[in-house]
Amino acid sequence: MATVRFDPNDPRRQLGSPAPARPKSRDTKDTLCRNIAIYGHCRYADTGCTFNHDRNKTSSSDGAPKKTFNADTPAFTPASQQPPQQPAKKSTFSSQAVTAAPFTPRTASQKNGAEPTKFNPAAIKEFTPQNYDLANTVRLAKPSSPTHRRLLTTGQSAGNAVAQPPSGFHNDPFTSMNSLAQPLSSSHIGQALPNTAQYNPYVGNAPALAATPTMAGPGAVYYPTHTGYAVGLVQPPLYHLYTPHDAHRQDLQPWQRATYDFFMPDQLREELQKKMFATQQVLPSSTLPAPEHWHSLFPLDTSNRKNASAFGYASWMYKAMNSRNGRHYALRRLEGFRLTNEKAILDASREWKKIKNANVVTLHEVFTTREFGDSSLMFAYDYYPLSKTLHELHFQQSFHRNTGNQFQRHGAVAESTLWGYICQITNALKTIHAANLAARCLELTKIIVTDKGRLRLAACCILDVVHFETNNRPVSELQEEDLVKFGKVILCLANGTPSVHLVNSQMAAESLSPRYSKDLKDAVGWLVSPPPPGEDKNIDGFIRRIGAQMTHMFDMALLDNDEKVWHLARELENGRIARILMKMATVTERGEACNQPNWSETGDRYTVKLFRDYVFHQVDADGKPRLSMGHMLMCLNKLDAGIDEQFCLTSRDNETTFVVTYREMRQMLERSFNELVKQSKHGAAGSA
Ligand SMILES: Nc1ncnc2c1ncn2[C@@H]1O[C@H](COP(=O)(O)OP(=O)(O)OP(=O)(O)O)[C@@H](O)[C@H]1O
Repeated sequence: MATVRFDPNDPRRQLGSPAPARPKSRDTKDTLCRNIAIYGHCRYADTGCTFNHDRNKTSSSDGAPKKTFNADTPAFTPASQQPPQQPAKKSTFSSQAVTAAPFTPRTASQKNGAEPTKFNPAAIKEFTPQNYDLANTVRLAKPSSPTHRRLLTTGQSAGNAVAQPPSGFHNDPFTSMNSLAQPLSSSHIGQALPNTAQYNPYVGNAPALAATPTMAGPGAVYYPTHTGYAVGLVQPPLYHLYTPHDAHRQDLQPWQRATYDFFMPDQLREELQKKMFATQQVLPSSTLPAPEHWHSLFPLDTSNRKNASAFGYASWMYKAMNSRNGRHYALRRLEGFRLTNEKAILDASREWKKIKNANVVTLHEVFTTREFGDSSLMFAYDYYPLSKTLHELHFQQSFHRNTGNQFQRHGAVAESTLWGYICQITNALKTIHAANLAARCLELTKIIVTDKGRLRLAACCILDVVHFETNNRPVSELQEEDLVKFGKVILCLANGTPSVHLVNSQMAAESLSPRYSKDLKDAVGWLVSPPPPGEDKNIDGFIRRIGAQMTHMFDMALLDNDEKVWHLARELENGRIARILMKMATVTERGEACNQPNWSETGDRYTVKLFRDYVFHQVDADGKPRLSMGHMLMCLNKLDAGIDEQFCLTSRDNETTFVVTYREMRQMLERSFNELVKQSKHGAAGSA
């Protein structure tokens, strides 16, 4: 084997060599031009392209000897070519097959017999739940880092102030500590699903998918409906196939890295992917209207029950895309609302749009529409994928998928969680009251949980618009009422009682004492009681009472933030690698470019291709693939840094070896990519 020192300026260096050895007798005029195979025509047919441009004239048809398969074998083109005549094959069926029932494909039987089931948009249930269970994810997930563990066990770290609710309150099989130790798998995701025949984005079995013919993943809108298929089946990403846990930390030296050191934690990645998937979901053949500049409406309600208790009008939630900026929003529709005074919308929404608080869902727009067949009032809020109301999270019926048992989950919540909720609602009310507004709609069904333990008030402004003309109560009174409603929400969660069953708040507050700390009982008691004589009851007074818990919550939030920034910093590295990979993929195997038929196989590009082989296509001594992600990441990082370390590249025919440095390799890649940039019309945005 000859070894040559690679010198890009060597005049003797023949551009394009060494290419894979080709048979001397090779005659390109017999080989079907790739452009014909791929595009149907070749622009260079009349200007020097030496390949065959006649589909009917191939080397096999004119009796030329058959070539062995090599890199120049023309692309496979199934469309227009007749299959060659095969000699009749001996049947391999056993004698038993004679008595077997004839196979009838489903679509065929539909044609011959009964009418095929036609897709009927009228039969679509308008309301389709999104039922990813945040609570279960939290319980099933393994704490991934000490900081994370600390976040999960806030109750314990709060010391004496913490008291767990009695065990009898939790008859939910998911809440056993064993489940905490189990890794998250697809079956767990399945278990976390409630029993609903409607929408279920993470369902794992085909029949259940087929039962949701109207739901679709992000791409479904691009595919026409087809009666042969269940339309737009949901195909969630295969989160569980990615298992980066390949080594134990203890087995590694301090300077060594495992694959998962380079990527964000599994649980975080999976949650983000699920949220993206939910955000992009569409309803193909939807009958929902597209009011004004809103389109792709997708129902978020989990039941089709009309409920007017919160606002006096039945309300429905949709995810929708704003065609002005391409972003997703949550639209709340009040059915049958007739606007009599336009000032109601203008005055109320002006103030609410200014409220920016981490625990309030921001309002963006209020408008009326007749697109739903009635006069509806619409509120556009920020959209938080896969969020659940406090009521859904802590009270709704769930379904155990493996055992088939229905069970009621009781709403008794751990004290640490309750303090988290209290601090966040306090934070929201502080901003709202400071702006001389009142939240008014403080209910379990109107507070959403958008992440683990993360609350947001989701229906602000609505009652201000609806009661604009009839409300003559001063804001201070409404703000005081906010505090009472706040106390009732916490009482419902602490006692496991839905709000309709909470009759006497003060008695309920008293009953907290054996199960929860005195601090909690006092705080909630203060909220639901009338103001003490001579004292104003306002949110500032409440903040003074719970100062210790607020600082603890603040500390937790900072720790959480530190962890997220750390993960973000790791992803920065991956961004660099992704960019260099894209450049390599753009250059290699490109075939014709820059007016050269074999551009990607010659010059710098050929060396880039060998480098690609060196990084990704290595084999061990037995010829088996060597799939060391560490090797790949190391090579790409060195290439990106352009260091002076030397390494060997061997041609595929093992005839030639180059000794190159990563710096030279990087220059070659840059040169090749820049050639393409020059040729392209618009350049490559963001490729630097
Ligand atoms: N801003 C938002 N972003 C994403 N989802 C939201 C948002 N606001 C509400 N949701 C979701 O929409 C669904 C329906 O909300 P809604 O407030 O109508 O609750 P509900 O339980 O149906 O109450 P009601 O019985 O009063 O209609 C809930 O699952 C909730 O999590």
